Amino acid sequence: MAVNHTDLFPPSAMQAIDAAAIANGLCGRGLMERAGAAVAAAALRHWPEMKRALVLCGPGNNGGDGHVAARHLSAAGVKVERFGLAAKAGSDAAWALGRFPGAVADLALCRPEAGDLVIDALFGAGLDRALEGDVAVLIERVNAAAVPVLAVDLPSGVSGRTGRPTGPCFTAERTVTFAAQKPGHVLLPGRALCGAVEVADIGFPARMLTAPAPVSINHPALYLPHLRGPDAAAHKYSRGHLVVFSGPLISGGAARMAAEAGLKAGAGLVSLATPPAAVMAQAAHVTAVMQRSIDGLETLEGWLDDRRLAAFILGPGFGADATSAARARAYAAAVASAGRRLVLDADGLSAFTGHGETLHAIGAAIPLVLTPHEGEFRRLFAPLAEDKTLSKIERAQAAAARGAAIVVYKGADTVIAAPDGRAAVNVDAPAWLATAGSGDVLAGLIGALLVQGMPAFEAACAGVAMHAAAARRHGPGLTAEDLIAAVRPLPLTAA
Ligand SMILES: NC(=O)C1=CN([C@@H]2O[C@H](COP(=O)(O)OP(=O)(O)OC[C@H]3O[C@@H](n4cnc5c(N)ncnc54)[C@H](OP(=O)(O)O)[C@@H]3O)[C@@H](O)[C@H]2O)[C@@H](O)CC1
Ligand SMILES: Nc1ncnc2c1ncn2[C@@H]1O[C@H](COP(=O)(O)OP(=O)(O)O)[C@@H](O)[C@H]1O
Ligand SMILES: [K+]
Repeated sequence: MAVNHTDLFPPSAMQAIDAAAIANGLCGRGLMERAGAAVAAAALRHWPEMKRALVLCGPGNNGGDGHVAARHLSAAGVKVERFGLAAKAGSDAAWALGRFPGAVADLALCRPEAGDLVIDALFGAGLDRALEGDVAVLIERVNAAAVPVLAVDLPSGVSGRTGRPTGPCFTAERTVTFAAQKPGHVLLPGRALCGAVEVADIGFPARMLTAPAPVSINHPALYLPHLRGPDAAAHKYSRGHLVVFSGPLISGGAARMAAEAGLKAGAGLVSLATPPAAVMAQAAHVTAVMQRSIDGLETLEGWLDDRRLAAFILGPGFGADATSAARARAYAAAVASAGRRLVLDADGLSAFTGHGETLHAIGAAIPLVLTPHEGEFRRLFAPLAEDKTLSKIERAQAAAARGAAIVVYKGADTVIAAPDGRAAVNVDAPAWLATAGSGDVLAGLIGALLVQGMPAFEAACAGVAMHAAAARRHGPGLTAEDLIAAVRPLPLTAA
């Protein structure tokens, strides 16, 4: 009996596991029985003083879980009223209703009042179309009544694959799901609509709970095995030299923050590659961060003969005009020809708008990490961004394949994806991370992990985790400078 706490299972995969379990002799009704019992237990644990449980039961297995939960709650002395849609004859849901016969009133008659708990067992994670009619009216009524909702598997109306509402949907205070989370539990707005999510063990053996695709929550086991701490004989060059391209005089701060974050995250040395006109301004600011005046492509190519320059960050404050964009593409190509690692962020990403093939060629040549926020993603991968049928995970995976790069698709639900289909969703970044310059710091963290020899996907996952951890460590009121100060190296063993 097991729960998979890290992998994400799209509804189709969960249905396949369900079917395989039953084909292997596990009893479907037993699964439903344990699912319903877990829902009732959560209701009693979190709402011990409820006056009444209004259990809304749909026609499928989600509704079956609702009937089981209603039976357990009633046995525990709770006043239970059921409303719902007829269960299909011969289905497990009809069996569950048979074990607790009694009135199941029409949905249109449901009137939630203060003190009620609504248990939403209407539809599960497989929902693929908009809810209409009585169900839609009831959803509006429950949401307006401001009574707490406990969702079974997922709030009805939210897609388990994308996390997007298909139409009207419940806003739950808590959700009890089974065996493992689905993408809809962690991608926004699904994550917010679910409230606190509890994963209940309903009796699947661990060997059956293996995800078909390598998609998971961002967690330490993804990256810690690839982390090398400095050994006793380490020197600064063996820890890696990171270079951050600086923009012009007016926008040098962004590169500086990436550079300082890189030092904090364990790069042995960090240099700013600065246009001559900005060197004095940067010199007045930086101390441990070093500088190199780079007046053009030829100078950069000469400097690249130094094999110790391990990774480059290009984009923060680099300049968005056509000349800067052309320079960004030329510098990125030079870094790729020299076989070094590269993080493209901000203006470095926008420079490749309409130059997808060049970007792909760079990604095919070297470890490349792209860190777009929503706007940059839209610019760089327009057709993907507009495809509303895709989840954020699927968009990031497709973008990674297109760019032959690791894509860090930022936001409150940052998705890290690799061209081979691996993906991780970060779930623990606090909202106060949305502050100017925070993305520059993230680029610096990923760059620092790249120079320390981490593979690109793992470096991106680890960088995103460090970034969120630093923001949590500081708390609200965070500025990007505070964020750098709050960065700590990763522990060498999983916490
Ligand atoms: N492995 C696990 O994790 C376990 C999961 N369990 C539970 O099973 C739940 C999934 O069950 P499920 O596949 O039966 O889906 P559910 O959403 O209950 O019903 C869909 C039905 O409604 C009908 N329908 C009508 N209107 C519709 C609409 N607008 N949108 C969509 N459908 C609509 C539709 O009929 P259709 O019209 O498509 O023929 C279909 O018959 C899962 O969430 C969990 O609670 C546990 O019991 C045990 C182990
Ligand atoms: N609501 C939010 N909750 C958590 N993290 C967020 C939220 N909004 C943005 N972030 C994170 O903050 C960072 C902002 O980066 P970016 O948009 O590039 O900002 P900037 O360009 O100012 O540096 C990203 O890592 C993003 O994932
Ligand atoms: K539900």
